Amino acid sequence: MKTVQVDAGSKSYPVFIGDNTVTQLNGFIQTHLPECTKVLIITDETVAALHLQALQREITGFPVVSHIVPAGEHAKTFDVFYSCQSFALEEKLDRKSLIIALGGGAVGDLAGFVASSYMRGIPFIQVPTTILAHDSAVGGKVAINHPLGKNMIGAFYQPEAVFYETSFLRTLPALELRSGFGEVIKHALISDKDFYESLLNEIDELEKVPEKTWAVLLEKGILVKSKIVAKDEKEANVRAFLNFGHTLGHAIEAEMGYGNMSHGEAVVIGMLFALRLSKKKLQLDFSINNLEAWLQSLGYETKVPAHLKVDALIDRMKQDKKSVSGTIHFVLLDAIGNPVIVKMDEQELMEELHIFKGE
Ligand SMILES: NC(=O)c1ccc[n+]([C@@H]2O[C@H](COP(=O)([O-])OP(=O)(O)OC[C@H]3O[C@@H](n4cnc5c(N)ncnc54)[C@H](O)[C@@H]3O)[C@@H](O)[C@H]2O)c1
Ligand SMILES: O=C(O)C(=O)C[C@@H](O)[C@H](O)[C@H](O)COP(=O)(O)O
Ligand SMILES: [Zn+2]
Repeated sequence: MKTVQVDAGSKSYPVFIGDNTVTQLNGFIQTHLPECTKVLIITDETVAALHLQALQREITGFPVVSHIVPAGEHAKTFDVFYSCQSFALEEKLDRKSLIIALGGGAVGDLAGFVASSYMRGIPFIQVPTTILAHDSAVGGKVAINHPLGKNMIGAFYQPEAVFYETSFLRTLPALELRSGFGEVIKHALISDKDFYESLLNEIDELEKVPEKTWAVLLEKGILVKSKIVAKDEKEANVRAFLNFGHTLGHAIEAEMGYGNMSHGEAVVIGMLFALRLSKKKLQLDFSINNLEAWLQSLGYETKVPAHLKVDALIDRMKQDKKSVSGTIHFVLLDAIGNPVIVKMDEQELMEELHIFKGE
């Protein structure tokens, strides 16, 4: 088992990665939350069928209840948030109770936001079950979506710990490997040319990546993220680098209808566009063609879906959380591993997006 310690400003906590990490969960609660009155596991219907029993078996000595929400982005809604709060109240959770998020990023974002706001904040623990969640379970961004934008209603709220039980990843379908690997590529591109090149040279089929390799990649991604979060927990400056690919990525997700394109796949398209802008505006020395060919060989879409309109995407990007008074800010790279924030002119962005779409 590997451990990464995350030192976010408001809290320092461990991320345990490996097989059988959940066997340590009960002991962790006994040691760190000894007065815990009740444990509420929030999970989704797919993960519940696969892994809920295994988790429940591990928690002994504390009353445990579970609340099962719809899978995917359907979990990150006001209605589901409300259903979680109602369940917590009906089950009489108090300030000494604990919420456990068992699932991918959608469940983690939802359950974390529930924990952050229930009685103004109770402890929570992340038990991530997707590759993508190496990103979402760490760093404390928790949120639900609004029809007008992704993750618009949320908080910065750190977990007590993250138990990354890698045996839970065995049931992931190919689409979810692809989505999660998108954020691994992001962590490589914003941090380290060698990390990026090792991915490009060594990963040629996601379903054949051995479990041990996944554990190494998850740890590497978490290290990249945790170093940035340690410097800037609440995105006053460098944390925005973690948003590489997300300005367009989130706009695509919203325009497609949440859940109709996976987060990681939308971010991959967003990164290709950001790399294109980086070459134009910052003379980035990088072969987008090599990256695009590799991504296609792994099964990624590399173009903005044709039916999405440039005007609508620009409007979405103007509402991005990095925008200031409607001015769009992009994370670009002036070298691989060296992100910078650049204010973008709307007209230029429109022209570039038309070209990127092949229009
Ligand atoms: N908070 C953050 O910093 C952060 C970072 C990145 C992404 N996100 C958010 O995370 C979400 C995407 O994360 P995700 O892709 O993990 O989301 P997800 O929770 O929607 O999981 C994806 C799908 O995989 C299924 N699944 C999960 N674990 C499984 C398993 N072990 N076996 C089989 N199926 C499984 C789920 O039921 C779901 O259908 C997005 O909402 C995104 O905005 C947040
Ligand atoms: O942790 C961060 O900071 C990130 O930006 C990580 C992103 O991968 C993640 O998708 C995050 O939820 C996006 O945040 P948002 O503030 O743009 O909604
Ligand atoms: Zn993301």
